[in-house]
Amino acid sequence: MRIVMKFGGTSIADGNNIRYVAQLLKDYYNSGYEVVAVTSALGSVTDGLLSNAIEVSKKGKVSQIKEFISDLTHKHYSAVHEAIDDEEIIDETIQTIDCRVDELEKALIGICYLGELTPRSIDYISSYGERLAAPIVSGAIRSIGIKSKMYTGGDVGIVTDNEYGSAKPLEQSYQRVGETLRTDLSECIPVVTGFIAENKDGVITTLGRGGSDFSASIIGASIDADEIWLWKEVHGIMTTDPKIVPEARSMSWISYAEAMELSYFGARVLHPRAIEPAIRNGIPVRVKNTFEPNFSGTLVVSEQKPTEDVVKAVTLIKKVSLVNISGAGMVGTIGTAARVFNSLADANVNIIMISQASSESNMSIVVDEDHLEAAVNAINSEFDKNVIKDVTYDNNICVVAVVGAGMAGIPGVSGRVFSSLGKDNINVVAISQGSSQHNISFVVSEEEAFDAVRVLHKEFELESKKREE
Ligand SMILES: Nc1ncnc2c1ncn2[C@@H]1O[C@H](COP(=O)(O)OP(=O)(O)O)[C@@H](O)[C@H]1O
Ligand SMILES: N[C@@H](CC(=O)OP(=O)(O)O)C(=O)O
Repeated sequence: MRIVMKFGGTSIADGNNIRYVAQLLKDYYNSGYEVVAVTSALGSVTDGLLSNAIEVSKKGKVSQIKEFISDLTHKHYSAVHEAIDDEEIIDETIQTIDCRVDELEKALIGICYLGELTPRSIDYISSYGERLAAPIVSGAIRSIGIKSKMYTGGDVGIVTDNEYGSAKPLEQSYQRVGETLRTDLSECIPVVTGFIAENKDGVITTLGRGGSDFSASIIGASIDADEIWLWKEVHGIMTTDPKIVPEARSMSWISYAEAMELSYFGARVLHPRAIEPAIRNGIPVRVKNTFEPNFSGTLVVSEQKPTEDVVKAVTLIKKVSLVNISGAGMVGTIGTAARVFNSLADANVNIIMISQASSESNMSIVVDEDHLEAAVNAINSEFDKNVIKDVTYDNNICVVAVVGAGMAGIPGVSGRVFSSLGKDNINVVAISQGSSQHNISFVVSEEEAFDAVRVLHKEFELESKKREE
């Protein structure tokens, strides 16, 4: 079988995990699998790179950069010595790390002196997590006797548009990646950095947070993989976040459509766009637990099998804000909604959820919390007071969603959702349901979000129902 195997930050959190992952890859390779490994950054490195870049761009000090670089170097040196035994490979990997860290330090000092951080420089800085991790993973594989070559996303042929921070692959990527990797597959285990790619000018871009899943899916579609495996710290895609409901159950299979709805509505276990390239070639995606590799995990497939499950899962989206727009002038004024959406689009604001009462006199919109200021400014500058009187917002909210294809056409699901929340005194601030009827999403306060997830997970008996095999 030809498999793309992606390992996220928690799976390669340190050198010992990397050693374990290298052995796992060797076992599959030696049992006859053709394998391409896709790696993320070591756990929390991307967060560290982003927070430091932002800090130094705001009157940072070079001494602060030196301290960050020293800690980052130490973390990766430790990982090298924990993951790799062969002295020659250790030296070679350390040299690669020194070179990359030196480049990174220069870039951070530049940002510090300029006092400016552009979307392009954010992508450049945040790319170093994967560019430091991949040489260690590849070195660990070689150290246990298996040939391995390391590529960045750009090297391997993933070419994107110029949407820094949420770049999309151009069509030519699929052929380029296939050509680059096809010969390697029979000779070694290629290791490719997830998350990062390059635009047509060779400038580094990133596919969005959690984007290594997307990288793996692009590569899988490019080499006609039999399956794409996403290795996680959990037992696959579960009926909700197990950190919220420990009784959450792993789903043995779900459809592409349900997986996309789940990831879009907050199941952080998958990047929202990760499934698209797999759908393009009808490639199954398997979400497995790195630390329990024999557990089958969740198979994400094209067909939507009939199921008695009305609701498949409950999801939660955090770090969002609610913008409330109201005004009597909105009633009957054709095109108000279009003007709202166009003004938000022009301000590059990502709309997560929309809710409008039939009175038309108000509309609620959920946006990423980082886009709140841009959203409020865009709407205020678009409308004068005789149409929209008030634009208010609430930062302390979350979006909860119940997701499942089994909901379509089944009356009473909404009633169960909101009566169970009501019984638990959970206040619903705004509601939205897509015409697909594959999800019902609503806004609750941050304080009540976890309880809302627990109440719904219990209401639809997700933890107790035997999952269909
Ligand atoms: N429905 C869900 N099923 C499984 N995990 C979920 C779900 N919703 C949220 N999560 C969270 O997503 C995380 C994904 O696992 P993780 O190993 O961190 O992935 P990665 O390393 O690729 O980022 C889990 O830690 C879990 O808490
Ligand atoms: N390292 C990047 C890309 C990624 O996908 O990471 P992870 O696989 O740990 O979610 C991030 O933190 O967003």
